[in-house]
Amino acid sequence: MSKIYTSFEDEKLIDSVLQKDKGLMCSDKLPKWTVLRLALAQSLKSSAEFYEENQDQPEAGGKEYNLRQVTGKGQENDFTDLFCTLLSVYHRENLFADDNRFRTLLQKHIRRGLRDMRTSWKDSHDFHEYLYQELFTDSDYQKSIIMNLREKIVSAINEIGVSGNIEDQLDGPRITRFLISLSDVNDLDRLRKGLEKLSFLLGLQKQGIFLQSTNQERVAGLDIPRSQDSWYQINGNNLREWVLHTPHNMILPAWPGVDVLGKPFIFDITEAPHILVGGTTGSGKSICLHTLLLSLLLSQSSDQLKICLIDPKHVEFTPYAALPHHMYGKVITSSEEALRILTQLVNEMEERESILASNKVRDIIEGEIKGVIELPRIVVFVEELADIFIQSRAIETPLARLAQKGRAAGIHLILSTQRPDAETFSGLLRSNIPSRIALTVQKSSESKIILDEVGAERLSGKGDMLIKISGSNIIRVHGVKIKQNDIEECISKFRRNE
Ligand SMILES: Nc1ncnc2c1ncn2[C@@H]1O[C@H](COP(=O)(O)OP(=O)(O)OP(=O)(O)O)[C@@H](O)[C@H]1O
Repeated sequence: MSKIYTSFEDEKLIDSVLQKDKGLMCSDKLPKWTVLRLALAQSLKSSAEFYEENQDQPEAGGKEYNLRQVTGKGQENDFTDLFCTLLSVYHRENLFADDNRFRTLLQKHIRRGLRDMRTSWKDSHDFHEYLYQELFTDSDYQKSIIMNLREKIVSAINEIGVSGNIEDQLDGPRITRFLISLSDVNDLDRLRKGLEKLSFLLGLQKQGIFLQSTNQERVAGLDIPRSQDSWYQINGNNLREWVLHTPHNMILPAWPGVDVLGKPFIFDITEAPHILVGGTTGSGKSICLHTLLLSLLLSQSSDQLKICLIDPKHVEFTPYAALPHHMYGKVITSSEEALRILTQLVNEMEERESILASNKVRDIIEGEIKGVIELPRIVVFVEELADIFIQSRAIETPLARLAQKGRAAGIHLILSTQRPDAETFSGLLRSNIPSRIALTVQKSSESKIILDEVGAERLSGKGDMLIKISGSNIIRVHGVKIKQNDIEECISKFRRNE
């Protein structure tokens, strides 16, 4: 009989989605295949490339579903023809003529959708909101929404005592920048002071309006967040495209996303040279780390780049386990191992320092220019610093040493935390980690801890971030939404090249 197979991990996800108090939050238990249908919708919406990997057999801990349950064949709500039509269109094949091919593709889409859900949704996050974002954003309501917004803005700025006209508007992926010409120079101050009131008048809740200076006389820019159904998402395809155009002078290029007007933003991690990524739970820290990591993996060979992935959550970095880039062969998940490998890294740094000294060069870059040193760069990613510190405070010592002196030796740290407080981001680390990425935080005091400035409390969540790279101005970036497929595609390239 025709079957659809799931894995153990898929089944865990399905159970989470069907919980009463989380996921779909249905009072009556829905059949499990409801989630398979949602997974099909999720996969059909995905813009990632479709891989025809073989998952066509039972798996330990997984489950078998009858095809009839999933399609509803012969029942009151029979979706067989609908599913067959959708898949025929998606694959440009006539699947009505080949039952077996239809079942195989249905199976693959369902597994792909389940995998996407498993990696992008956590049961601490609102499932309805997650699905809404996945399935219904990017639709083309933008124009009508913006027309309404223009009228509202004019009346709102009048209410705060500013008499300005909207000169023009520039649409970005999530915000629209309204260019307001001000006749009275004091209106600029009124606007700045009135931003919170403007947000309130426009019903933006916690999301804030950002005031931007422009290069036009007497014109100020108001960056106003649009509702989520008008966002367009920046995805893995965008990242892959940008990487192809990386400027040659970049050593460790990172492409976290686009600026508010949609222009890709790039920085060189060697110039950072260490970064703290902070934000509340669900703000997009993990996806931001994946984006930074994929930016590097897509542009660096395993001879040029070594990575240390420290992941006390045991989930985020697991997919990278098979990469050839690991400095110590694997993803580190325990605090004991983390302490050991960070101490080893301090030794590596000191060995590199002696090599630099014996070659009479200041740092690895000068050594490369002079052609006397050829060493891979090492980038250390720590997922949830606060958790690691709870398990072992001793880890702070090697981290601080690496932060103090790692740059010259080509060692860089990228640390993330959802608890941006003075205890986690202490004085010594703080003063030696000059670059910061703040995703949405709860309070302005947290924004100050990460960025030394307020503002991150007014971001719109989901990968919206303020980035301060050592010595540069803060820039607002909307992050790339990396999905499991993007990670797998990147890793499979290394497998193919091995
Ligand atoms: N760049 C982005 N574009 C659109 N949505 C995003 C983006 N980044 C994150 N999201 C959404 O936000 C959700 C949470 O992201 P993520 O898991 O990275 O947050 P987090 O800060 O690591 O959360 P936690 O601290 O709970 O692990 C994602 O599942 C996704 O739906």
